[in-house]
Amino acid sequence: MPPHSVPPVVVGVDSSTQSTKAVVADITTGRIVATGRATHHVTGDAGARESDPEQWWTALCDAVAAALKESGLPGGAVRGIAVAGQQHGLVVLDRSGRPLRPAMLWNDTRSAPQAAALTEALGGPEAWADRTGSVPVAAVTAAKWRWLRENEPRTAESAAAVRLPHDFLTERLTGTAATDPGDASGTGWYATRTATYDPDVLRLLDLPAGLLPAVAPTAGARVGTLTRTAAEDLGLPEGVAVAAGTGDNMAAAVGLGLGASGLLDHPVLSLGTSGTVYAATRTRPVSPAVSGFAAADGTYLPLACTLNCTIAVDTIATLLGLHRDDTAPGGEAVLLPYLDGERTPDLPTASGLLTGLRRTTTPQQLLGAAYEGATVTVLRALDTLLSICGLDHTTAATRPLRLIGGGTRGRTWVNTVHRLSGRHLILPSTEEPVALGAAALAATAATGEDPVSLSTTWQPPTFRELPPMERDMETWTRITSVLDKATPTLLA
Ligand SMILES: Nc1ncnc2c1ncn2[C@@H]1O[C@H](COP(=O)(O)OP(=O)(O)O)[C@@H](O)[C@H]1O
Ligand SMILES: O=C(CO)[C@@H](O)[C@H](O)COP(=O)(O)O
Repeated sequence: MPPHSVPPVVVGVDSSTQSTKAVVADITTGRIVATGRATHHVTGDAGARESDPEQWWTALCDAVAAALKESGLPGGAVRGIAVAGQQHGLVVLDRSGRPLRPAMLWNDTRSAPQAAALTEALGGPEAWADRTGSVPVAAVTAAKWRWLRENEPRTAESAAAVRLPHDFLTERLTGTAATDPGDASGTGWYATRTATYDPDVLRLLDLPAGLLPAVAPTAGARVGTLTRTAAEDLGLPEGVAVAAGTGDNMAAAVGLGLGASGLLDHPVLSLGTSGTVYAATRTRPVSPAVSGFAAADGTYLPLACTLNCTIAVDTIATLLGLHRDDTAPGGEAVLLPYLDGERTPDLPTASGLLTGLRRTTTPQQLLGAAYEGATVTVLRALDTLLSICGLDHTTAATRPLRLIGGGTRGRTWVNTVHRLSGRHLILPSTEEPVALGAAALAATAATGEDPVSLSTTWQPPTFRELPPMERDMETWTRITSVLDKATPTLLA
């Protein structure tokens, strides 16, 4: 193909907990031309969850190479690249940019005592929410840094750089240390009130600001171009524009066009390793009950996240020897699948809880009860989030809920969310909203266009819609009342 007829494309990367996905998208229409995928590993037990950042880099290179190969396009067609990554992970590097230890991930709960101590040290939950937008929980990077300082002081002392997962990968691409406000707002040391690193928090953490990357003004800002080494590793030309990138949830919001005025306050539920609910707002969220994150584009992304979603339910299916869709509604059985502790509600040392068993209870009902327990947990967080955003239930109920993430491939997930929310559900046609959002950020870095307007014009058609239905309040009440009664035990 002669060079002038090669359509310009961008590459968007989603480096999330279990795998890396890359899309090659047409820079003008946002049409996904090809996708590539590579897995990476999470290790650890007893609250530990770690991954090797070098594996993320290898997976990124493999996923991009696979997507390019599928596209049939030469590397020279690529104009920009951006990475969206799992939030909160703590990456500590030596002077040459090599990881000093595996990254501690967002779902590593060993840092729960450090989170509680930090919350107290700076005036309690309200003070933290007012300052940084969020209250430290085990997930937050600040708690992980403090854990490292207390448990592996020599590693913390020798750290030459501290990064989030997506910053680490962006730096591998460009050689430049940069992050964005969205992912930075999940660290605990970035204040949404001032849109800067918070010097008081850094002092409290004994974390020198010089170890941190510069914060780009937006996730679509061009922070550099591909270095020669990165270009060789990826099979792309040197000089391709690289955007700051962002956290995976912020990128999905871009991919779904959420910052556009017509979609402000429209909620999203993501069914992945984590269950997340969020909505794009123009008002800075200040409530201890949600994570008041910054979005990719200067708006905000109040969010709540559960630790036990698709993997927890798949684990119960495996225990029962059932296929994940061989289920029935739980009946009297209630199963709270808090296998890895829980983040929302904040029960970091909780374990799974099963009650309401009868002689007649079937394995299919038990699996159905696990779906219901995970779904009610995340939907309850959604109700809280919407009321904090000033959307009473009546107004909120009229807004459709966008459902994304790997779980949407399973009919039981979709049916359970529909039955227990009663909401009008929209399943976007793109299977990769995070990578598509990253591609819009890449296009911004390459062209200077606004990523949200861009992704709004790129919008893929709706894949499937389910109309509102009567909410299954009987199941809802049974599960929430078990959760409320069990909370003191689950806290212990
Ligand atoms: N056909 C399916 N039915 C139900 N769940 C599925 C299906 N395919 C994948 N999943 C779920 O999707 C999850 C991965 O979702 P994904 O959003 O990619 O996760 P993450 O972003 O956390 O890496 C897996 O844990 C798996 O349980
Ligand atoms: O911690 C959060 C949000 O605050 C998680 O949503 C992570 O960002 C991981 O996402 P997935 O890998 O589950 O998509």
